[in-house]
Amino acid sequence: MKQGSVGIVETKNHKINRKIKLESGKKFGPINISYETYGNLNEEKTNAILICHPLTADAHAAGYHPGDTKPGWWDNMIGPGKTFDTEKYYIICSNVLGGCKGTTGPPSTNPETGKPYGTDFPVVTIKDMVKVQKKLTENLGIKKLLAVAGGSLGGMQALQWTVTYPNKVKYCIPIATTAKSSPQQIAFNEVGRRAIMSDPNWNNGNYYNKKPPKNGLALARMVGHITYLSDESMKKKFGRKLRNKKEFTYDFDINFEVESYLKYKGKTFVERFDANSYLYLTRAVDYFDLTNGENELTNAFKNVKTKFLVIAITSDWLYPPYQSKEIVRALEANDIEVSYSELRSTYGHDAFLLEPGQMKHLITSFLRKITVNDVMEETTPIINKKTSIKQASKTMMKNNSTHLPVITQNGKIAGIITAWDIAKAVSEDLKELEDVMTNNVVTANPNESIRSVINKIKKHNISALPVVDKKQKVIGTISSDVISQLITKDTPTPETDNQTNL
Ligand SMILES: CC(=O)SCCNC(=O)CCNC(=O)[C@H](O)C(C)(C)COP(=O)(O)OP(=O)(O)OC[C@H]1O[C@@H](n2cnc3c(N)ncnc32)[C@H](O)[C@@H]1OP(=O)(O)O
Ligand SMILES: N[C@@H](CCO)C(=O)O
Repeated sequence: MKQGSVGIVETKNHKINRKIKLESGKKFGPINISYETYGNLNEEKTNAILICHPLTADAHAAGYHPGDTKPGWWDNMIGPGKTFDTEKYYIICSNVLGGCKGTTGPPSTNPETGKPYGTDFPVVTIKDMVKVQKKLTENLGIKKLLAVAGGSLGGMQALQWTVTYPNKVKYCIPIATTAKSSPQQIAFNEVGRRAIMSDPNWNNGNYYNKKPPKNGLALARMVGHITYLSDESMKKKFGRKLRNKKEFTYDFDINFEVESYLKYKGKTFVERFDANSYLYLTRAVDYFDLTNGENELTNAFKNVKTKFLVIAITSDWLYPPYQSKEIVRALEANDIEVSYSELRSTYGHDAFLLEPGQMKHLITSFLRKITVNDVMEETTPIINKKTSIKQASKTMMKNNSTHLPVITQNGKIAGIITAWDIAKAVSEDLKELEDVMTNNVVTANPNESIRSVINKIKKHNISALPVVDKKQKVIGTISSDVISQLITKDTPTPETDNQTNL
């Protein structure tokens, strides 16, 4: 299938007016959440995927803002026919709490003072960020996310979702991340923060409407950016090439290409990021520890019900594959379904932004495992065989439904009644449900593949199927609308699996 762009997009806002309790114990609010969405939410609201962004990205993950020449930060992954296929899924991405791209953070105006919060902004954690995202998904009417995915800080948020809200996420894709920040990761963050705080313009965080600490922030990014690359990629990209000169200048001006590159990365970064936000977000990363200081990761996942694809990057020395493998082992120790894949790349940590081909292969193979259970409507109205036609029509109207599964006294599936059957009963003056309902009802089972259900729908020319468990009890319904959205022409029938367990 041809890959396309989501086109022109807009950043939207949702406001939480009440204060929320932060992990630190402080209460904080109001909070604005900036977010973007791509694709369409199906009627059952079962196809939503939340994308959590890495450290310095934002809600603008895909498409273009009017007048922009560059698309959102994960545009190579989100769009029609892409990994996160907007023809199938409803994609949400929001800026994190503490960020500087629309969601409330240190540069936002404190309503109590009318001035930017600066360092009056409370220290927030990844759990707090996820709490805020949960409020956004609730506001969008989503009871359960089909998936949550993200790299680096985004991966931490994805993991946190499954721990804090075990019943709210079906699939989780943490990429190039860890369940607990290591001393090395904290150390690099601290160097960045010290660079910012040593800049006299930082002024204890009170620099808004004054000169911002550009030098400190640029230095922080330069250090950070080195950790996102790899020895090999730097060798390939720059070697020992000199910048616009044939020989050393024997001073401390820029001699090497790599110096020039880092300087450029620092300079462009300060144009798009806030120094205080950098302090707060790196602090949230430092504090991230799903074990809550207990060291035993297995316990952290004991209530988790999500299925996982954990992706590590072979050349990532900042979040090395061993940290992903720790997550996998802890999940397996809890009998949680998990696949582990390594993305083979020399790019280093940032490879999750730079290898869309491999990412697509890994993630679409995983998402292809979606079954009826993942996307069915769980709150299906059901009627008893003895219900009158009038009552059945009332239930249909009340639930805005065109199909109602009919059950026996002992709760087993007995048939199905459609709006058409009701019309027939009225025109022929039939009073009993049993006179018009279909008895030989075609059903789906919760573990059935989407491909299998589409075949049934086509074969029987029907638009919705009751989903029944092993005891023939109705546990939901699945409609052709949901299914047709999840199946595209490119979806191969056999389900290949390139992912391994450790
Ligand atoms: C908003 C967000 O995007 S945040 C989420 C991810 N983004 C980031 O991490 C930061 C922003 N993005 C980047 O740094 C990069 O795009 C990456 C790391 C994601 C991808 O890297 P690449 O595609 O390999 O780009 P690369 O790191 O080579 O950077 C290219 C830029 O460096 C410049 N550059 C390359 N070599 C040199 C050099 N020797 N001296 C000066 N500048 C140089 C290029 O001119 C180019 O400039 P441009 O961005 O203005 O066009
Ligand atoms: N380079 C990316 C990933 C960092 O983990 C960012 O700046 O957000």
